[in-house]
Amino acid sequence: MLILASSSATRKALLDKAGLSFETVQAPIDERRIEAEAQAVGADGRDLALLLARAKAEAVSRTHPGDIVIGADQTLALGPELLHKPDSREAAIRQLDHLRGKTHRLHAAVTLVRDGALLWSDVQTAELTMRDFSAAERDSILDLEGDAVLNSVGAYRLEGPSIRLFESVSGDYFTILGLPLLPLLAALRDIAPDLLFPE
Ligand SMILES: Nc1nc2c(ncn2[C@H]2C[C@H](O)[C@@H](COP(=O)(O)OP(=O)(O)OP(=O)(O)O)O2)c(=O)[nH]1
Repeated sequence: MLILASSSATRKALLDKAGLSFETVQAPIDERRIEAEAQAVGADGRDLALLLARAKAEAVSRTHPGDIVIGADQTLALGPELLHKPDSREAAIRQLDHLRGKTHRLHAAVTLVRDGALLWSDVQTAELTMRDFSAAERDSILDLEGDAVLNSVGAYRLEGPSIRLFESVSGDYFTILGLPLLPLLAALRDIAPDLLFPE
């Protein structure tokens, strides 16, 4: 069985649309504690995404012997600063105003773990530049997006009306949504083709 160790509806949708059959299991880890420990020893956004993706997959692997577990994590870096998912519309407003007119990076990591052993990992980075949008534009986009942006690290959804807030985007679409899908599919074809093309 293929397990996605993520509560992300976006990641689940991407694998569903790719036609994969899998179960989703939320990883019982304390992301903020792992983040604090990693940053204390100088980890950057890219390192942290990989660390968290691996921790999620390893944690779920412990309770699913023999299964291949996909771990994933995405960090948003504005220079050295790491931003996180907003927990309210007010936090989303602050987040978007913080990103306005600047370029930030999204680091999306993905891992495959079986019986606690790391089989494969990858980290992809995208670079996104936001327009110097007005507060009125920002609020009308948030009205259109609704609570969906609360599940997104950048308080936006590239595939939604939020696209109107961007000046330029450089990087893989799936990486931006939070799951480097093409490298993952290549790894699954290599490691467990039967899970992709069940007989
Ligand atoms: N639909 C959509 N989601 C996005 C976009 N950018 C980022 N995200 C989502 C993907 C992930 O669900 C979330 C990144 O946060 P995390 O990597 O911590 O995952 P999350 O907390 O959602 O679930 P998990 O920790 O894996 O259980 O942001 C976007 O442009 N569109």
